[in-house]
Amino acid sequence: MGIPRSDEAGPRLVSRSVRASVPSLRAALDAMPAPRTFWTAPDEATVVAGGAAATLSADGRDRFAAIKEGIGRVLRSGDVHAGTEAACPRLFGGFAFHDEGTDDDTWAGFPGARFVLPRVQVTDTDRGTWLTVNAAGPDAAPEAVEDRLDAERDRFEALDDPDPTPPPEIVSRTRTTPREAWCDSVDAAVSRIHAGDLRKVVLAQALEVTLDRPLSVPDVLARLGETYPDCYRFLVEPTADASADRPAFFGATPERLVSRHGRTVTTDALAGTTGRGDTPAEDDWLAEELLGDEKNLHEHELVAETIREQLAPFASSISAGQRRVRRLATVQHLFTPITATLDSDTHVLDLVEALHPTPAVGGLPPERALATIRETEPFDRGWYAAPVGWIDAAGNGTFAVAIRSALARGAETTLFAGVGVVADSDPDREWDEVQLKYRPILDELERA
Ligand SMILES: C=C(O[C@@H]1C=C(C(=O)O)C=C[C@H]1O)C(=O)O
Repeated sequence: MGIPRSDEAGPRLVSRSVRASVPSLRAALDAMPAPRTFWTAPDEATVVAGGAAATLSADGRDRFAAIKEGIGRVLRSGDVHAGTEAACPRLFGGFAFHDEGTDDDTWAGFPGARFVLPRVQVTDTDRGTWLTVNAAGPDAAPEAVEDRLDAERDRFEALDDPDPTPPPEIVSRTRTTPREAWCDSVDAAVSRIHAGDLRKVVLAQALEVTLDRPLSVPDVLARLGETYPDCYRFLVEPTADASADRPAFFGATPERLVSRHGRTVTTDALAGTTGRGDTPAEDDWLAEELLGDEKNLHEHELVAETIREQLAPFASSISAGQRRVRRLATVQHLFTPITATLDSDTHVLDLVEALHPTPAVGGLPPERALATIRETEPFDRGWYAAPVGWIDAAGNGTFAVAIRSALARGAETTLFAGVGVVADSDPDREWDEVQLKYRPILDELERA
C-alpha cells in the first residue's frame, strides 16, 4: 500500500486508487464493462469490478498450480498505490468442479479455471469506498492509469441509480432429472454405500428455466444481499463478450471453502440440512432435531473429519469450534467452524487444491464419489459446487463453495442444487431437500 514495488525488469503492474462515492454498488456493477466481477463475503470488503487488465486460464488437474504460477507472474512486481488493503491488486475467479472438462454447451466459455485482474474496481469497505484502476504488462504506464482513474471517478460518481427492475417471470422450466430417475440414482448410491464401495456421495440436479426477459444479475445480487446477508455473493463472467446473453455465473452461498490471511486459515464444515419452520418455536424445534439426528450428524462429521485430515499436512495446530445450527432464510444447516495455523507460508491455492471437493459437495472416498457423480448426473456441474474467490500477491485469499448458484445467459438460467447421500438416505426426502436448495435463486426469478 503506497509503497511502489519493482524489480529489474521494471514495473509490470500499475495500480492506482482514489476515494470515491458511487450512488449504489448495484448501479456500479450495472455500469461495469464486461467481464464483470462481484464478490462479497462476511467481514470482507465488497468488490464490484469490470474488464480485465490480465486474464489467466487453465484446464485439467494442474489448473490450481497453473493459476498459482500465473498469479506470481502478474502480481510479481508492481507500482501500486492502493490506499487500503482490500483495494490492493487481487485476482478474482474460480475453478470447474471436475478435473476433466466436457463439451456440454451449458458451460461454453468457462474453462477449467479462470481469474482476472480487473481493469476497474470499486471496493466498498466499512471505512469508505475506493475506486481502483489497474494496468498490467510491459506497456502499463502510471500517467495513463492516473488519467483513466480521473475519468472513471467522474463516470462512476455521476451514475444514475434507477430503481431495480422487478424480478422477471418464469415462462417454462425443465428438470435434468425426473423424480423417478432421481429416486433410482439415490437408491443405487445407497446400495453402493451398503456394499462398502462408498461412504458418502453428493448428488445434484439442474433446473433450466426460461424467463420472460433477460435477467438483471446486478438486481438479483442486490436482492440476495437483503435475504442472505451472511452469505458469500459472487458473479463471474468468463468472457469479454458484452452481449445481453453473455454467460454469468452467480450465487449466494453459505459455504466457505477456505480463507488464508498470513498463517491463519479459516474454513467451515457445512453439511446436514433441515427446513425452516413457520413459527420461531417450530424453527427451534427443527434445529434441535437436526442437532440430534444421527443421519445428518454422520453426514456432517464425515465432512468435518475430512477437512481436518486435509489440512493436517499444512498445519500442526487445527481446532474445531462448537458444532451448531446455521439458520438461513430457506434452510438450516449443521455448521462447525474450523481454524488452523499454518506451519509455513502455504499459498491459498495449495489449500484450495487440497480441500476441493470436500465431502460436503463430493463424497468419500473422493475418487469413487467423483466417478459416481460423473456416471450418475445427466449434466455437467461446470463451476457449480467448485471454488470461487480471490487471491492477492502474498498468497492470501478467500474461496467459497459455489452452491446456491445459477448460470444465466440472457433469459435462460440454469440452477443447480445437491444433497449428501449416506447409508440411510431416503430418496423422497432428498428430493425435497434439493427443491429447498433451489429456493434462494428461484425466489428471485418468480417473486410474487
Ligand atoms: C450441495 C449443496 O449443499 C451442500 C450439501 C448439504 C447437505 O447435504 O446437507 C448442505 C450444505 C452444502 O454443503 C447444494 O446446496 O447444492
